[in-house]
Amino acid sequence: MQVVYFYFKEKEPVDVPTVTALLVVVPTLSILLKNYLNLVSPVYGVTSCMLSFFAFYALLLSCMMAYRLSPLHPLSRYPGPLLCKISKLWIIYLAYRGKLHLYYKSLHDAYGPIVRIGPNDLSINEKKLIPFILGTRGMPKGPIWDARRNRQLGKDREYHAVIDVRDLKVHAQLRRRWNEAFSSDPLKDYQETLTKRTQELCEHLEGQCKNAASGVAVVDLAKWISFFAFDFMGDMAFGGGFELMRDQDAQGIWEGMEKGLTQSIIQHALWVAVMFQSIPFFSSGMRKFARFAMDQAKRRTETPVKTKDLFYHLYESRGDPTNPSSYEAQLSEAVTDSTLIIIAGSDTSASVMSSVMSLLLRHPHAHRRLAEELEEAFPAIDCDDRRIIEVEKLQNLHYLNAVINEAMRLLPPVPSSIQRGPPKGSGGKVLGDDIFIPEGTGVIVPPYCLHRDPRYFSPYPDSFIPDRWLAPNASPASTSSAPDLKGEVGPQPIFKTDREAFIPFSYGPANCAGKPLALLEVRYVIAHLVTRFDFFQSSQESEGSKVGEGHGTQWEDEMEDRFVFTKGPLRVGVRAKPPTSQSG
Ligand code: HEM
Repeated sequence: MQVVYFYFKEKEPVDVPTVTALLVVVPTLSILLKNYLNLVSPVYGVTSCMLSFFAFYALLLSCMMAYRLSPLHPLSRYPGPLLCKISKLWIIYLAYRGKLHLYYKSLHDAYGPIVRIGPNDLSINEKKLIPFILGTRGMPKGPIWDARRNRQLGKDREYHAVIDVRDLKVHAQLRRRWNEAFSSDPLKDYQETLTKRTQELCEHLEGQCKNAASGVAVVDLAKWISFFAFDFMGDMAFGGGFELMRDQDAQGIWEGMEKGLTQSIIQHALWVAVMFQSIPFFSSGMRKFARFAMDQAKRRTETPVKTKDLFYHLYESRGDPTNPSSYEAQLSEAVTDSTLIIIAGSDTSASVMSSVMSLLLRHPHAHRRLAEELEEAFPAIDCDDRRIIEVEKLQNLHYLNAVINEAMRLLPPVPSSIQRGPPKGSGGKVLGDDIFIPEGTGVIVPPYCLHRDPRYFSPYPDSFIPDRWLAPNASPASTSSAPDLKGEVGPQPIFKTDREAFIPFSYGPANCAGKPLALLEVRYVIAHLVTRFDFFQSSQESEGSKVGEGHGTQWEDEMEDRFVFTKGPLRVGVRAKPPTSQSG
């Protein structure tokens, strides 16, 4: 037993043959040998075998727990709940419930900025430590990526995606071309596709309104926005391939991917990932999505498209255009990265856009103010009498950006899974002056907790107040006659808005590679939705909502932390606004 225990403690094996050998073969052999020597009767033999097995596992688990709770454990000085210290199973259970973000927040409220959330895991909710964890002086990606990598595309994958590579040098190499693919010139190339798909989204919604007797259709806006985001990312990654807005996920691709997210519990323990991977039932959704991605990437490598998409900027612009076989050579990378584009780029952006719309619905004053800002900024109309939304102007619209920031503050699309850990063989890492992180530790920096911490965002850290982004930090000048929380005109509280603690796109060299595209997309789509439609709260959404509150609503209650936030439906009444010239 001691040998098995020390082997587990030192090597942490996860492959099925070794684990089976240690947990089944070793005890079986030793028990058989013991019973052979003591054989009295078959009944005695079976009972004795069972008792011996029980004793073996009980002793093994007791040794593990005793060590994890003892002062000898390298994380013993950090506070945290007992259940977290002894096993990962508690966190895995909470991850299964989808409410880890709320749990981590409650832990930080109770224990302070550094909490032990697993036998070898810490959660750090401290702004001044962010550069030491995520910055250029920080650490590489943490252990969750060993588990997530296994799950994404199957064991046969040879090539690491930029998001899951744990070696800093390899990451920097891979990241270079992503940074180039999202620089200002390529970004202009993506605008044509964005315009086309946004127009399509608006036309689908207008179609729904036309079909409704009163002109007001009740739609699940979150679903339409998700379908839009997938279609758009499909265009970026594969030059087309998804037509979810048109076909409503007839092939079950979106559903497969969403199921994959639900299985995100696997990221909390590599052994769980390995176990799930070997059970086809659990991994079928993600496999279906991976197969689809593979087919699309193959098609895309064989048929270069006219529009310069993300695939072009990541691959084709680097290969020899006269030699199609150079694309072939990159197929493995292309499949991996294309899948990553869909996974990283669709649910995240869709989550922000849907949250913005949900929050605007509950805050009519903010909605009105945003509509006014947009109408003033875009007076020109096109031949269809629609406002022309100029992309270049969007980033300078203060209220629009304040609304988007505030939605990402309250509901960051990646609420808790930003993780780093000391590199293998480094012996550990010291954060700041005296916080030692031993090798083998995973450290998360949870945006959901930072963003709602009153040390960084106050007053009312849980409330939706776009104005907090407009006022200079805690300056008396921010006391103005701007509308207050209830939409009344009155003196504004003095806000503390600490941008260094605002990390919806993470921070440092492995922050979100797609941030420029994501912001462009979110601003553009929100501007269209707000200027072209009137939205009404459905009775479901209004339940439980309070003026000025950003939480406790159905929308928020249904969000689940599955690495990215997954969303419930957003049922709204929608009416197409009359063409601009008729609206007076
Ligand atoms: C509002 C939308 C989005 C948000 C809030 C968001 C947020 C994030 C976050 C928090 C990470 C994890 C970084 C870390 O571990 O430190 C990430 C990584 C990444 N995201 Fe995004 N993302 C968004 C949209 C996109 C889009 C549209 C793309 C385009 C394909 C994209 C591509 C990536 C990539 C490639 C990575 C991996 C970067 C690396 O490891 O170097 N994201 N994103």
